[in-house]
Amino acid sequence: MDNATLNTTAAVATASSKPVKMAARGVKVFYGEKRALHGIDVDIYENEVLALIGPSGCGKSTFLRCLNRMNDTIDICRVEGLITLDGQDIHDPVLDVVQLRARVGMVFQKPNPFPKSIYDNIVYGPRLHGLATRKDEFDQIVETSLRRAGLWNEVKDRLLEPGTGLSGGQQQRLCIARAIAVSPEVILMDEPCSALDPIATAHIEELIDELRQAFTIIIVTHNMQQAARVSQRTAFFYLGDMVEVGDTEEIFINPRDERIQGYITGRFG
Ligand SMILES: Nc1ncnc2c1ncn2[C@@H]1O[C@H](COP(=O)(O)OP(=O)(O)OP(=O)(O)O)[C@@H](O)[C@H]1O
Repeated sequence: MDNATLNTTAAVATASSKPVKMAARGVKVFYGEKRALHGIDVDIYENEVLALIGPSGCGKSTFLRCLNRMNDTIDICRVEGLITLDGQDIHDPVLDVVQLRARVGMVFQKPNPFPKSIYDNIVYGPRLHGLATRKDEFDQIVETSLRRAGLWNEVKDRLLEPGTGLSGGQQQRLCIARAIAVSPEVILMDEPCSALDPIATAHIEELIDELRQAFTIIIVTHNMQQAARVSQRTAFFYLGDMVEVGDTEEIFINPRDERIQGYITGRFG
């Protein structure tokens, strides 16, 4: 990262009254020859829920994966531009990518608990990162994480049973608890409710609102009502560009770009 870019980011960060947790400047992503993102600029504030919306294939998940370098795992994928976490370039070679992914956790579309007990699902990350050593410390992490994910009361008597034996909604809350267990600062959610029924979805949405007190959350969703319910700001993606980002109410009620109106009202996408 050159100093000029850093200064630009710092200037943007101080221009806003809200602390910037993550920032993207000129982020382009290529899959082989094909460009999927054309240069994304955005600030993501601390303790906000930012919703990423837009038609299928416009680059929402690709951008989300940039934020904890999950695109590194895709051979043909190349990322250009600057992404910072607390002002630090996440591509800086001194930054350990495993640490980055602990700080910027992820919850996927399909609940994907490990084929292990509920307890072991939660302690996996803390063990990997050396966050605890004694059994009572691990027990505490398990209880705290499950409580914060709103799952403790449902599973406290069956912690040694397989996580895969839970309902879909419970499994997704287990995955959220697993993400929380390593004390992340940012949580990325890629359509976390798309495999869930309306009741389980409502549960996760309430949870997202509570989690915002402690974490910064970026959520990809196809569900417009969900974006309106859970987020404070919304970014609209279209064909690899972030066309508009702003307060969710503003984006939904009075968007500047007419394509947003068309998308929200279901005329396309
Ligand atoms: N692993 C990959 N290899 C090649 N191309 C990819 C890969 N992943 C995504 N793409 C392409 O990048 C573009 C953006 O895809 P992305 O999944 O980010 O969009 P999206 O907005 O999240 O879509 P959806 O809402 O359908 O999930 C698409 O053209 C897609 O085909």
